Amino acid sequence: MSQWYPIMLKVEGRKCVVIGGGSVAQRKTAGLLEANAIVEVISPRVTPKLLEWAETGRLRIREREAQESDIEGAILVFAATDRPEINKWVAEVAEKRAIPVNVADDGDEGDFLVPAVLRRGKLVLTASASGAGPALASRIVKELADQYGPEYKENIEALKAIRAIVKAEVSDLSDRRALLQAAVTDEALEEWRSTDWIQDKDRLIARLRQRLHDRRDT
Ligand SMILES: C[C@@]1(CC(=O)O)C2=NC(=C\c3[nH]c(c(CCC(=O)O)c3CC(=O)O)Cc3[nH]c(c(CC(=O)O)c3CCC(=O)O)/C=C3\N/C(=C\2)[C@@H](CCC(=O)O)[C@]3(C)CC(=O)O)/[C@H]1CCC(=O)O
Ligand SMILES: NC(=O)c1ccc[n+]([C@@H]2O[C@H](COP(=O)([O-])OP(=O)(O)OC[C@H]3O[C@@H](n4cnc5c(N)ncnc54)[C@H](O)[C@@H]3O)[C@@H](O)[C@H]2O)c1
Repeated sequence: MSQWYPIMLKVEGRKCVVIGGGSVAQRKTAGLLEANAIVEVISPRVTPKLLEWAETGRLRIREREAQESDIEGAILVFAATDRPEINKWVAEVAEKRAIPVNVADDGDEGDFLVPAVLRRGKLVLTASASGAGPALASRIVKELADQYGPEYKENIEALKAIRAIVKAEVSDLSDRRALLQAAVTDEALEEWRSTDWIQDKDRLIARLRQRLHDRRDT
């Protein structure tokens, strides 16, 4: 089994091609749409959900078998048919064009895997078992969903604003790092949600210094 390198990829506004139109293709498509990719699905049969997304203009479907030219201009290709020989052929034509490909029936034959994902706004938690057990990856993100609830969407927004202020106001890097670490404790995140510190830069920095000081004392 391969060693995989995790990244966060920008697919927004870029063409991604999904070959196949069953439940696996639908799941990969859903993930791509969440990241605002331009999705093209190529498949003689598609699920009702994929059809609905096409009808509401969220993606384009070509209702026929895949052809080599379908992947032209794509930044990612997904081989998600129920025919191993077709998936293998898709992987070959993508590799010939140096387009990264995901292979649904044999992960190791492709260039990337899709991990299990939990989104809380800008916070993206993923788990991967490198193909050894997708059900485990799925179980782990479900467990993380309890630990990192919907409030994290707001936490991240507040944190983004706070970090921008700290970066602008605090020039010493180690000081900045210490303050930003003090800003992400559970208690601090709760506080940013309930109090509007962002309006007053000086008060915010003073509050962070106090948090840092309190932590060093304990
Ligand atoms: C995480 C998730 C993301 C997604 O698909 O969006 C995902 N599979 C999910 C679920 C799932 N898939 C399967 C089961 C049934 C139980 C089982 O077989 O174990 C379940 C569990 C379920 O349904 O509960 C069957 C299966 N999957 C693959 C094969 C072929 C093979 O073994 O290579 C077969 C056998 C097919 C057959 O028997 O013919 C391959 C892959 N599946 C991957 C991802 C990649 C590795 C992930 C990683 O470890 O990083 C990889 C390698 C390639 C890829 O697809 O990228 C999504 C969970 C979403 C969520 O719930 O959050
Ligand atoms: N990676 C995963 O997460 C995962 C999970 C379960 C199963 N699988 C594997 O993925 C495969 C697909 O699973 P599914 O449940 O979506 O199957 P499915 O039978 O629901 O769908 C297969 C789709 O492939 C299309 N297709 C067939 N030949 C084609 C061609 N030449 N060009 C384009 N499209 C074509 C069919 O029209 C159909 O829409 C399974 O056979 C299994 O091996 C992978």
